[in-house]
Amino acid sequence: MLTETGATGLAAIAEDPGGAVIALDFDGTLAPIVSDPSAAWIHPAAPAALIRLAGQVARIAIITGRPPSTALALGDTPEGPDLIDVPGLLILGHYGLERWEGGETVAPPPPSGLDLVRNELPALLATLADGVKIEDKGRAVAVHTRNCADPDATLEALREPVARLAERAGLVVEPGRKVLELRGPGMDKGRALHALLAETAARSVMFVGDDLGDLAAFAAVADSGLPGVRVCSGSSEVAELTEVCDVVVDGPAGVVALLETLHKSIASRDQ
Ligand SMILES: O=P(O)(O)OC[C@H]1O[C@H](O[C@H]2O[C@H](CO)[C@@H](O)[C@H](O)[C@H]2O)[C@H](O)[C@@H](O)[C@@H]1O
Repeated sequence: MLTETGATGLAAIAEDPGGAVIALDFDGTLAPIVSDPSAAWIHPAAPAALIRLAGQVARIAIITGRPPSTALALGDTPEGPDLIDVPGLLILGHYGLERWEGGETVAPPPPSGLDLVRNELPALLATLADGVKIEDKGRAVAVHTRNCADPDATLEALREPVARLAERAGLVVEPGRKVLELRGPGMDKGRALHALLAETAARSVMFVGDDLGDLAAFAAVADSGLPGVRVCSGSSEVAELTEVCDVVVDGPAGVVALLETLHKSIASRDQ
């Protein structure tokens, strides 16, 4: 089901695509969720769908918790075009802290508190949980519980001690799908999207996400005052997003189908 707000947003994008920003999350939205974060891969049809839309809209952007270089590496497909082939692609990685565009990356230095986390986290996890995976992303460290015997209970058990460690390190905790991430403060996907809409002088916006970190971007769509559509890449893991989105699609395959439908809808108006 599509809300009235979402229908208005989609119509605005289709009628005036040159003013539209299409921003998407990566994991769970463009790439199916898998148990090993390093084994995630973009949906094979996603780059081609994004390439088709990139020729129609003002900007395609990926706003992700991943470093842009990782999103690009996981954006390769075996046969079709790759993520890096999307014309004018912008990747705002680390929740907007790291900007990649045209092969150039701009980012502040990594937070100094990460060294404390790297030193203390292994011992902390050893006393509290079995099967937890640490993902060091250079300017953030993620603690994954997906492969634990009870992922949700382990996540709950880790919440407080990880928050205490983050506080001592001057970091914030970003919760997500079976993950607690310790990262630098001062940025989130909402701020990143807000700035992107301003720099693009956007006249409409679509944001597609699947996780708690995407809620800020959904709020930015609503706060922008622009016609906009908030798309949830649905899963049984995150109920919160379905309550504040305009439409739910069926995971990355559903996202690709929606992008194709939008492309066709824009193309049919051009004829
Ligand atoms: O903002 P995103 O693009 O959605 O990135 C958020 C986190 O995604 C990754 O973790 C998630 O995907 C993994 C691979 O499917 C999965 O194993 C894990 O359980 C999910 O939480 C990534 O590993 C994190 O670094 C990102 O912050």
